[in-house]
Amino acid sequence: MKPWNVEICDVTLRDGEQTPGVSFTCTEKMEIASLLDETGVEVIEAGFPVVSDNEFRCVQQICRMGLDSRICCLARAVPGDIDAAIECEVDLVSIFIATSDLHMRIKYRCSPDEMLERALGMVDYAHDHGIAVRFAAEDASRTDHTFLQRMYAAGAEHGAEYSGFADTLGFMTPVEMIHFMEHTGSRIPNKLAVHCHNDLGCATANTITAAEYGAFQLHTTVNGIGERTGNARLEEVLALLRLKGGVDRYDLTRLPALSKKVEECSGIVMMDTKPVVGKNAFSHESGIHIAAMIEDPEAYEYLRPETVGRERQYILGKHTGRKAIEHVIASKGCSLTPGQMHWLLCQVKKVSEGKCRITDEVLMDLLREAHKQEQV
Ligand SMILES: CC(=O)SCCNC(=O)CCNC(=O)[C@H](O)C(C)(C)COP(=O)(O)OP(=O)(O)OC[C@H]1O[C@@H](n2cnc3c(N)ncnc32)[C@H](O)[C@@H]1OP(=O)(O)O
Ligand SMILES: O=C(O)CCC(=O)C(=O)O
Repeated sequence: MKPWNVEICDVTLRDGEQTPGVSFTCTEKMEIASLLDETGVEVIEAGFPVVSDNEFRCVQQICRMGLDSRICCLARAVPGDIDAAIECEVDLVSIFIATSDLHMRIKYRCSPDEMLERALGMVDYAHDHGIAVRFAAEDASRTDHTFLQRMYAAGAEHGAEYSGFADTLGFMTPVEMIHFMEHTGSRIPNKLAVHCHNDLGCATANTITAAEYGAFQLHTTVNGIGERTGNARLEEVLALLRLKGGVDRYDLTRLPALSKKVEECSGIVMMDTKPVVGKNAFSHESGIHIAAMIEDPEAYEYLRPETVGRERQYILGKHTGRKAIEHVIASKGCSLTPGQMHWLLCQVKKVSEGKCRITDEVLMDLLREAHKQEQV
């Protein structure tokens, strides 16, 4: 299979930082940027320079790190924002305008056509200063397709390398994304970037669907942080690109460290059930599952833990079966008689039904007790 033609633009340091209450220090931003670079992410959106003097300095410092990733920043279609991008020496500036009727009406004191003209002037301005441009439509998923097509065509004529499509309110479904790709996305003259929010839980699915239908630049954030319910998740998008899109150039073993770092720096704690990097992603308790996995882990794992720098764990608890407990006990170098093993299995179920987790410590106590049981 021919690998999908895609690149990642990770926006953790910009949209991710727009998560209410989150603010990264410059050092944290640089550490996260290094890890993204090591993972092989092609574009890092380092920030929005006009937000503050400190933000400006952070973007500038990330530009000076000498990373392989291209560094991008966000800018409104106003000269001051483009000047800041130029001064930071970013490789790519994302010049955005909101394009839906609602946004145009409430935000700008001019007609859509005037706003588009003004924005194209900013594309020229950045382009003339040697900076690559993404010409992005905010609230694009609520925008008239004819206007979008006109905007993207004009942007490309003015030298924009990318056209950006944002599902800003995160309401699309994968079928709606296919519809957009077939009617507009796959027909634009330059590279399409998709930026999906997660308000209805479809951000990753929409992003990967867009990729399958020809979108080139995929926006992600680590752990899916970002405005409100966040953005498409880097870990999931990269795993899907590997497993469904044949894209194997990213170092997925960096993901656990990256995810941990962003969890620490953002204070946004991940769910145990989070795909790829969550605590439970490769943990198994059910007896029937483990009995089969002892024969072949593929029975209950589509993604291999070692592919993403993780390890498989067999957890003992209420749902443990005989084969699972025998396997766990043998892996600890212990042996029990069948009677002792049966006693231990019953105790494991009883203890965990009493809401106590079977930690290593609890298991060792139970094992000592098991040895005292009558030898059968
Ligand atoms: C969908 C997204 O994620 S877009 C990015 C959202 N991110 C942020 O807002 C980052 C944090 N924001 C900030 O720090 C501040 O809002 C700033 C520095 C960007 C701007 O601050 P202020 O100058 O005080 O403006 P304020 O936030 O009150 O209003 C936004 C202004 O930007 C204008 N604006 C918004 N989007 C655009 C755009 N794409 N192009 C041009 N102007 C825009 C609005 O019309 C409004 O202009 P006005 O002040 O002339 O009415
Ligand atoms: O498309 C982009 O590059 C930015 C737009 C954005 O952040 C959004 O609409 O949520």
